[in-house]
Amino acid sequence: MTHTTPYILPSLLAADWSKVAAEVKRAEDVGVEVLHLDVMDGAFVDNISFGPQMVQTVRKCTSMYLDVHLMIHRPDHYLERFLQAGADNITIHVEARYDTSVVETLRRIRAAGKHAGLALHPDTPFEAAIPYAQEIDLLLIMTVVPGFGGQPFMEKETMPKLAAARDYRDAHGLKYNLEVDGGIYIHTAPIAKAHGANAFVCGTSFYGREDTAAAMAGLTQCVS
Ligand SMILES: O=C(CO)[C@@H](O)[C@H](O)COP(=O)(O)O
Ligand SMILES: [Fe+2]
Repeated sequence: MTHTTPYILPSLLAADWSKVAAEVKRAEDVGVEVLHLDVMDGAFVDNISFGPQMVQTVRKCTSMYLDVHLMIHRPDHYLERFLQAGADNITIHVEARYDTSVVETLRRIRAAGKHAGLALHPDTPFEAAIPYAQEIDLLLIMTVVPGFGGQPFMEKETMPKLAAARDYRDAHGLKYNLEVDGGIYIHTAPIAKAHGANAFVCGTSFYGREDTAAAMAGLTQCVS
């Protein structure tokens, strides 16, 4: 992923898990390049989704770039399993508990030849990411409280932070992608784009639609 290119990232959380392989193909068939996988541990967030085995299953079905969003405590403890499972980008939360540290975990991801992402909860200010700005390939600005799909976009709470993240990046000659996640639809994606986002996670607005070709076309057009 490059920060000057817009990407639509369907989130598998909103897919029909009774036919995961077909759902992955449904995205690939309409030109999706990057798939977003939400890992939730029931502790860092109030929901449980799936773990490395699902990432491995998806990896077997596709060569799409896999963007793995870890909403878990101790991401450093579980990191190796997600690397082995075939993730291309691994995003960790700055608010999570670590056995080691955020920076050590980001460095391990890059040392494995993968891309490293850092995520900020809506309540966490951009300043929390500054110490890691040189260590990341992607900054994920959560636009809903992490844990569930289908929630409304928190524009007022998150757009000033997204713009600050863009301005800081550009002022310092950095190149991290800016991803938004939660409540992204054709009416909210352009707002996020105007504030600096180039990667748009779309759960309900992609997998919730029967016509995913139309969904992809509409979402792509509104951020191009
Ligand atoms: O990380 C998360 C939720 O915590 C997301 O990736 C959701 O899966 C987005 O779903 P929609 O808001 O697009 O339905
Ligand atoms: Fe996510």
